[in-house]
Amino acid sequence: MKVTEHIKQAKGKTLFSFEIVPPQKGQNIQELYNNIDPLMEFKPPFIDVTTSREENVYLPKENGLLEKKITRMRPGTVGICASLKYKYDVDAIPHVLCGGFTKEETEYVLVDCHYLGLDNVMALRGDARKDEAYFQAANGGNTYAIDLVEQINNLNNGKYLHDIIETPYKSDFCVGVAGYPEKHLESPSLDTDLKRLKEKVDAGAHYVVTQMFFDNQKYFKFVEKARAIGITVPILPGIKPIAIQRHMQILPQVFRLDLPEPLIAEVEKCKNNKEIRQVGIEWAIQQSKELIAAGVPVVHYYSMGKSSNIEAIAKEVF
Ligand SMILES: NC(=O)C1=CN([C@@H]2O[C@H](COP(=O)(O)OP(=O)(O)OC[C@H]3O[C@@H](n4cnc5c(N)ncnc54)[C@H](O)[C@@H]3O)[C@@H](O)[C@H]2O)C=CC1
Ligand SMILES: Nc1nc(=O)c2c([nH]1)NC[C@@H]1CN(c3ccc(C(=O)N[C@@H](CCC(=O)O)C(=O)O)cc3)CN21
Repeated sequence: MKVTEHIKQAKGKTLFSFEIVPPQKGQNIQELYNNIDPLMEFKPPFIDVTTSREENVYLPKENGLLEKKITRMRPGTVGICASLKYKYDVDAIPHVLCGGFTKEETEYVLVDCHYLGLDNVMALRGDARKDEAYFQAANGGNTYAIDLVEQINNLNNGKYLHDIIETPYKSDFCVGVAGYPEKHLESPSLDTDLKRLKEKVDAGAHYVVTQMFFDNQKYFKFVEKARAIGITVPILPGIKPIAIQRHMQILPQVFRLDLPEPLIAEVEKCKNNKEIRQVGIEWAIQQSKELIAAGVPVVHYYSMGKSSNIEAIAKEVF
């Protein structure tokens, strides 16, 4: 079922959802299920599965030097979605990226999703590759998320690439896009970024999931501004609990967001990562409670690995 239908059916009750990262290739998929199992008790109507970009690996050569190769270390997004759908009877949402894919390859991914009966896709540009200073589209690939939204919309209208095929057997994907309460790092201003978001919605996106934020006021103001410029689709808040000391530096650095002073003060009192993980849980519980009281349609958790903290949060708020 579509995310928008889940929201309608919930009749104002806030839903619980989360996203997971495919394991590194060669790892056991069971570990992923072990992390998902405890979260199913909170009845997520949908689970997102991220798509990771390709990265450099260095292979030893016979002469002792290293050879650089580029490979995708976490493939399997669509396969995992199919597996989750049939294993848990949940809607699984693949993240479809511009970066690293030609439009042809993207079309094949979308055709797979259509055949598998996946009703939703999240349309994202993707980050720059780790070895690149800025984002570059693949040769023959989509440049911005809006191009991808348009490609998906074309399939929804029965139009495939090159206009070779027009068919009455249309897909009907519900499309999610990303929004940034503290603006995207490459955007010159929040207002400009909001204009870009409006364009994505006008191009056919059905809902928005936000970048993580740690101060709810940022989200509330963002939604207000979005509504003021005519964005009417649901805007789902994304929450990531702080779990380790390194997050205090890496999250502002990677995602260009601010951490609130009281959160910093709480973390500074901690003696180890175990205590920091607990502070992260408590902060996320407070954030979630306030968001639910404000009537948000869904709280979406970024569970990028071990899920015990998401479980602890969900126990308190769902
Ligand atoms: N839910 C999720 O998984 C989320 C993922 N992300 C990640 O954030 C990254 C960025 O992706 P998106 O937001 O989908 O990209 P996007 O294509 O919507 O925007 C990327 C940047 O380009 C700018 N931009 C957009 N259209 C433009 C145009 N026509 N001319 C000039 N500038 C333009 C935007 O303002 C923004 O700074 C991705 O890596 C995505 O994976 C971010 C938030 C949430
Ligand atoms: N720009 C961007 N790219 C993404 O891929 C992305 C977003 N934003 N926002 C929404 C979700 C959330 N994502 C993530 C990805 C990684 C961590 C994270 O904490 N990763 C490491 C630390 C970072 C590192 O070592 O590079 C961790 O400790 O789990 C959190 C959320 C992925 N998604």
